[in-house]
Amino acid sequence: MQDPRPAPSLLTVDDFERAARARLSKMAYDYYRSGADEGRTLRENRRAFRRLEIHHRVLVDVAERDMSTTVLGTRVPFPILVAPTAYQRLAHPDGEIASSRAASELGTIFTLSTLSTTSLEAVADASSGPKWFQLYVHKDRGLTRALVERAESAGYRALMLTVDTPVLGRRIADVRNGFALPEGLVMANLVDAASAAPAEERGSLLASYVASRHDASLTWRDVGWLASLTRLPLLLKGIVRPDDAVRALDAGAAGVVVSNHGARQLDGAPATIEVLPAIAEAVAGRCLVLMDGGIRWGTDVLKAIALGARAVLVGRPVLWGLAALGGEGVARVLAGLRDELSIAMALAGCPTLASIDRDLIRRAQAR
Ligand SMILES: Cc1cc2nc3c(=O)[nH]c(=O)nc-3n(C[C@H](O)[C@H](O)[C@H](O)COP(=O)(O)O)c2cc1C
Ligand SMILES: CCCCC(=O)C(=O)O
Repeated sequence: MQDPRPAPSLLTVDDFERAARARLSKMAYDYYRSGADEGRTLRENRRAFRRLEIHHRVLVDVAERDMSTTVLGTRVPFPILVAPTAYQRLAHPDGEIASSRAASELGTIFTLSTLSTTSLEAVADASSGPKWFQLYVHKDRGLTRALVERAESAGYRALMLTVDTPVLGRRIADVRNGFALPEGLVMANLVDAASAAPAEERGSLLASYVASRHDASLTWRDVGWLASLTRLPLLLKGIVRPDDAVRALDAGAAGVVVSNHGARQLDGAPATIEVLPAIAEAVAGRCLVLMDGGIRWGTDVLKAIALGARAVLVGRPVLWGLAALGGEGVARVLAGLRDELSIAMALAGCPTLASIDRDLIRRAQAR
């Protein structure tokens, strides 16, 4: 039995990472933690936040703070959403059920990965909060269409098409570890629930799965095809260029997620907080702008809001919470970031998200 009492040693996202590391197998921890190649972009996603200073305003009435916002018509109490991450039952036996329930409990949006280890229907049944579905387009367009239809009928409110993964980035530790799903875990959306997955599929490396099943020939034309399949709003995730963001808008997307996939795809891609301002400027309020990558503190959320994001998503922090304490850990990680944001807003002189303006943020002078 896990001790449900809050352990005061678990206060920050980094505390949860340490606790998660102690509980996870090396293979699982390496899979969650890794970036691609030498990890340059992985380091930059966090360093870039550290380079930004918050030039706070004083003597503003911040006795009441309102952190709520609306994303694609859904009201959320604070601007921190759950990013799609694959294979959550590798972190904890309760996996996606626990993390989606934690998000529901806090009133925020949970995004389920195509590569979840719990079926999208089971997650929809288990938690009542707002949910989005992340989509990978497979060569098998029938399968892709079926995923879209299933997500729609299970009540997911948006589709998040990931556009930065034509092939899998090379995560060196995963290659060395021969990363594979352990016996008993399956890609639950991709197997007929009634029959077991073919043995070679269950045991395959993620990289070979992507190479054989994902459609690396996907182009902007296919975005139109996808939009025609569904009445759900479409978000394109993995955008780091203003021109691509404008193209997404022209292709009918309701929004973009400024993301480098948590630095797991192209090493050398820019830190997302660096490219966010130009993207927000290019779309100029014509579509939703979200961002993810390297958010570990409430002050990081404030910086992202100041530089043009409506809300942010967090990937690894949720996995660390899940691995450390199951659903309780996810709730504590999300609530911790929310509470840090509330303090940061008070100290910066910002009673509402709308008052978090770009002028608050300056790049630290190089020393
Ligand atoms: C272990 C892991 C698995 C992921 N799986 C997916 C996925 O299935 N689909 C997807 O679009 N993004 C996936 N991502 C990327 C996240 O959605 C998100 O972009 C990234 O984690 C944000 O960076 P952060 O971890 O620094 O918060 C994954 C990230 C991690 C760390
Ligand atoms: C096709 C990749 C699935 C998982 C993933 O996105 C990741 O490990 O980063």
